[in-house]
Amino acid sequence: MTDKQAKRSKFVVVGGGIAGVTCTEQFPSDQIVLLTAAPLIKAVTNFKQVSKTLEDFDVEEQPSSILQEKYPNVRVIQSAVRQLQAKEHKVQTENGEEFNYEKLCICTGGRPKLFTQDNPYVLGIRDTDSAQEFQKRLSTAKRIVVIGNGGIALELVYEVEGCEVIWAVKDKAIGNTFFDAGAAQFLVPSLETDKPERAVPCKRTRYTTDGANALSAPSGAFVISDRGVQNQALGSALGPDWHEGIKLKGAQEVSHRVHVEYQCEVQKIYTAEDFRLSQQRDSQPASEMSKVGLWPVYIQLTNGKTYGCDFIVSATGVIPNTEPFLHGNSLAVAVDSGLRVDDHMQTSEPDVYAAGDVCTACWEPSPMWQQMRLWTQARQMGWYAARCMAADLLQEPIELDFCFELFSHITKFFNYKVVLLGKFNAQGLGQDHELLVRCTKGHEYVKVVLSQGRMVGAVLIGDTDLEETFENLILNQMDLSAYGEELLNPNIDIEDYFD
Ligand SMILES: Cc1cc2nc3c(=O)[nH]c(=O)nc-3n(C[C@H](O)[C@H](O)[C@H](O)COP(=O)(O)OP(=O)(O)OC[C@H]3O[C@@H](n4cnc5c(N)ncnc54)[C@H](O)[C@@H]3O)c2cc1C
Ligand SMILES: NC(=O)C1=CN([C@@H]2O[C@H](COP(=O)(O)OP(=O)(O)OC[C@H]3O[C@@H](n4cnc5c(N)ncnc54)[C@H](OP(=O)(O)O)[C@@H]3O)[C@@H](O)[C@H]2O)C=CC1
Repeated sequence: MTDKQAKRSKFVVVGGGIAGVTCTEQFPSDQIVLLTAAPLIKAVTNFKQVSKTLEDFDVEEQPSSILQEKYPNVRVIQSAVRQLQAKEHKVQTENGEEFNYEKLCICTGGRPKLFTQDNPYVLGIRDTDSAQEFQKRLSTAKRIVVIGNGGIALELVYEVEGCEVIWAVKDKAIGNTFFDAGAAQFLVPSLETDKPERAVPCKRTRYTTDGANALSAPSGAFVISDRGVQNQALGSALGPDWHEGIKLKGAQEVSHRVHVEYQCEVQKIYTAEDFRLSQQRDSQPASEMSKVGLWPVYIQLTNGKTYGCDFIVSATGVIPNTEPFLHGNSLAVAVDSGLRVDDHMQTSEPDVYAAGDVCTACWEPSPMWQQMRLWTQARQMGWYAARCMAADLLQEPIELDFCFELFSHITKFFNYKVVLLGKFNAQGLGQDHELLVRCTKGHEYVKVVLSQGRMVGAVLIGDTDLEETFENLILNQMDLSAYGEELLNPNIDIEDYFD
């Protein structure tokens, strides 16, 4: 293809997830092209600024036509980017089109970082298709094994019903990416009781990629099939209520049946036949959990235990989708494989920006902020990247946005509202901190992290109503030494106290 045929656009954004769509929406008066591999895009709806930094919103999967109707200056091309030629300011797509840009933003998200590749019994969950495959396999399953101790594992073990779940975690407590052992202890009983009936079913419109919109299988993604994890069209990551629209029910008549194996990892995975042979060779009697012939796959853990199961979920994190962009360019990559970005969301290539799960924030962060690959940060980064692209084009100064001052995240685990603020797990503080905890079983768990008498982080589980006050205390760095444990005294209305 010659340069003549290349289309010109001031701004080009790659990726139709939250980061890419939010970035695109910020240019209401410029021609902008959004290139995306998946037929559906992800848009933020019902955005609410809950407090200075806490935000709450819904995420809707939509056909790209909705975005184009709302923003007539936006052109969405459904085709994966195949190559970036940063020096020439040009991207090529799988369908053979070329686009010249003045400023480019890469928002290609991530994919599951599976603990093993190419095993048809090991699934990752990322997008709608992989979630549907999981649901299909679960519907006939009697036992599954979940590996990993972060967000997806926490959601799955609680949501799955009608199927025994063996949950293998590396740590001494559950949920290590979000909680400490105290919070884990507060949450564990929820796994041992039946789930409450869901009060309000999810009413959000859901679109499918069946029929006319069928995936055109460009590059780069995980979809699970009988032949294992396949490289296929990559959809955007799922979000907060992804499990509400689908029935996560196995083949048995039980609510929860979760067994946690602590402090262990995966030693080996056997097919049914390999396992039978290994048992014969070692002439070992199989335990009740690993009866030969009962299961299609067997997993041996580093604690010596072996479980037979229908399939295994690898909920072991995310790896950024940098693939088509690195070749032939000088894009610096961080240790976690994300594209390194500075405080203007700019990569090491001029005029190339990145936002969301694909990037790694490499500026000197505020003492209360850290990157986590979350929906909120994808939105904030996409929004801020757009502002930086526009300001840089006009050579106008721009300051790092306030949202990067304080880490804040609202979510739900085990049907409890969860708010995380600042250095909620005393990240990077070493011994230089003290913790205050208030816990009422089944009701709330409140943990405050103090450093030199000042609040630097908090974990709030349940309807504590403390988020705004604590956010202010973290932001204003007031010396709280004089208050001691009174800070969490339930008989004091702390809101009035600090007004
Ligand atoms: C199961 C699950 C539950 C989650 N729950 C929560 C939650 O409760 N709260 C929360 O804050 N976060 C949650 N997350 C994390 C959150 O979904 C992600 O952090 C966020 O969606 C990342 O957005 P993104 O736009 O950076 O990437 P993505 O959503 O992954 O979007 C990437 C986009 O890039 C496109 N793309 C990829 N490669 C190419 C290419 N070569 N060319 C063109 N387009 C390409 C894809 O099609 C896609 O549209 C969850 C994630 C998962 C998997
Ligand atoms: N409600 C929410 O906010 C939710 C957010 N998410 C987000 O979606 C993304 C994907 O979720 P998820 O996959 O759970 O990723 P997370 O990063 O949340 O957690 C990954 C977990 O897997 C562990 N792990 C990594 N490698 C191995 C291995 N080889 N063997 C055993 N354990 C391993 C990690 O331990 P270690 O940390 O020690 O490496 C960590 O406990 C994340 O960005 C997450 O934040 C997902 C669901 C819900």
